[in-house]
Amino acid sequence: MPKEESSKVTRRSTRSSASVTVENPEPNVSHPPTIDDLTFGDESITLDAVLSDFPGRRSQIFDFIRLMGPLDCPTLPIMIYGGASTGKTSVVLQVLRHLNRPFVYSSCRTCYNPRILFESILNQLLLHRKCSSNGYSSAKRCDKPSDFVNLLREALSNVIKTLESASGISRSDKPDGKPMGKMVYLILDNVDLIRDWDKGTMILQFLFSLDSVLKMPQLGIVLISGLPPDVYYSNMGYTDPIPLFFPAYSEEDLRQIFLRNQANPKLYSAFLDAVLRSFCRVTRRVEELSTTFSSLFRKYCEPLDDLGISPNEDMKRRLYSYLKPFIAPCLNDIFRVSSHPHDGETRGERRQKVSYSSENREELKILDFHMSTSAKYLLIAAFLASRNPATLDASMFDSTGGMDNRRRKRKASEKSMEKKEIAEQEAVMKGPGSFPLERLLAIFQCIASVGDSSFGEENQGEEEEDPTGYDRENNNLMSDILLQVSSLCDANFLIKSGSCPLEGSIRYRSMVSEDLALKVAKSLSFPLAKYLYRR
Ligand SMILES: Nc1ncnc2c1ncn2[C@@H]1O[C@H](COP(=O)(O)OP(=O)(O)OP(=O)(O)O)[C@@H](O)[C@H]1O
Repeated sequence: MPKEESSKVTRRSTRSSASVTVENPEPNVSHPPTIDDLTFGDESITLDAVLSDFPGRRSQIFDFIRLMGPLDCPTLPIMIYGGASTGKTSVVLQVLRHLNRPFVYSSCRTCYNPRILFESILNQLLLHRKCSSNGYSSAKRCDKPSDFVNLLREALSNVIKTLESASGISRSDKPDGKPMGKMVYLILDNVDLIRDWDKGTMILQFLFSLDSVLKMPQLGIVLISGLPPDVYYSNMGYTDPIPLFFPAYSEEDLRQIFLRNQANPKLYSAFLDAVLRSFCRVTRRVEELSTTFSSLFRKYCEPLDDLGISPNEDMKRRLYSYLKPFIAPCLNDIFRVSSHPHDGETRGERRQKVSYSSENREELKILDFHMSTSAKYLLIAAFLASRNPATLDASMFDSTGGMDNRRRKRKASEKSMEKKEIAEQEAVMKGPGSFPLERLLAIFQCIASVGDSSFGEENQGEEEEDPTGYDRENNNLMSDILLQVSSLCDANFLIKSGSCPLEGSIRYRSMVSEDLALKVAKSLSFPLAKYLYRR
């Protein structure tokens, strides 16, 4: 492989290398970077390859390609969001590689203050690499947003000019290469971490308004976030980015992810049968599982002479008995890693982890030991408010708090298939919805009134005439309900989603998974599944 190509591979093949492109310690001075270095160059990848590289991300890949639009088509800013290790970064980079679009990538994890972030973006656009000959300095010194806007505009204009002149020339060295187009994309990863920076709110507002401030349609902006878009919602008059949600993987998705590229899929599948379910209960983060599974799989194979075998049932049992003693310690390790933040992590990362690793035992432990019955109902009410369309509340809950199944069914059957598909797509793009406090309270009152005797359990035996204890507790509940809501926010089961410009009131969003909500409902003997609107 020629030197220039090999430097491109290191440069673009991983997120971290992409983020430190220009920080490469000793770049090859005889091959100064060119405009081609803003793409993956010749390492194009087909759509089929992207799809098969990322099981469980088919619809997100198609949605992202659609949002990026055809070559040279201006796009509104996009926000990709979802929990840790849901493939946000990898999918974005691989789609850009597939489309052969020029981009600069900076992560707010490695670029941990405004100056480093601004300079990293500018260095990439100015095709500048830090090295010993330039004293490892950046192309421009810049820590103020106002300076950044000016420098960015200038750097972008030059890149775009070069792209425009390059697009007219048919380059004989790349007969089959896809055209790069005349646009450049700015990918900002881990933007949620900016919330913890000094003056973070101001920097976030600045970045969110960058598109409207610059007014350069040749720049596409993609923000990647571990938190949903409306936690940033600030009512400042800029256009909100188009959200694209990356949900947590299901067990089946994880099976497909880990089965990829296995030399002996039958053997590995037997291994996954033995471990996947237990580990999924602790974490669904691909990175964590991948490290543990590779060491466990080595153990699993130890008794085998031939790694090419298709194990029969008897062999599977024997391999499982051999592996069994190693599973529990690994589960404990992964549980410890999942529930305790790593050293040096910022508050933002911890918050994200608590919010999303909802299968995590720590969270269940908190629930089991510290959650009052009323808080559990509130958690379920929030979950329903985030998952069900508000327009269906009236048909979901009748005047006694119950649900009229017939009415719901008829409504669903009246919908045209097309409308249903659009609604489904929208729901996937948006992820859990946000809701005002009033709606949360209304649902809470309805479901609490149909719950079984669980409300009585906190004051058992005090007033015998009311078997459910609901009426008695209702007044107390309502009086401290705001306190409960704020406790759920502190525990990150609920997230404040900023205020709605029309209503002016704060909105909330439930961050618990369906599995967790079902477990909480089960502990109250509350029939949650009956209240969930299924599209
Ligand atoms: N669907 C998938 N198929 C194969 N590998 C995946 C998939 N999803 C994630 N991974 C792998 O998991 C790792 C983490 O993915 P990635 O960094 O893209 O996630 P992320 O959502 O950006 O995480 P974070 O929010 O922590 O930055 C990568 O090695 C990636 O290749």
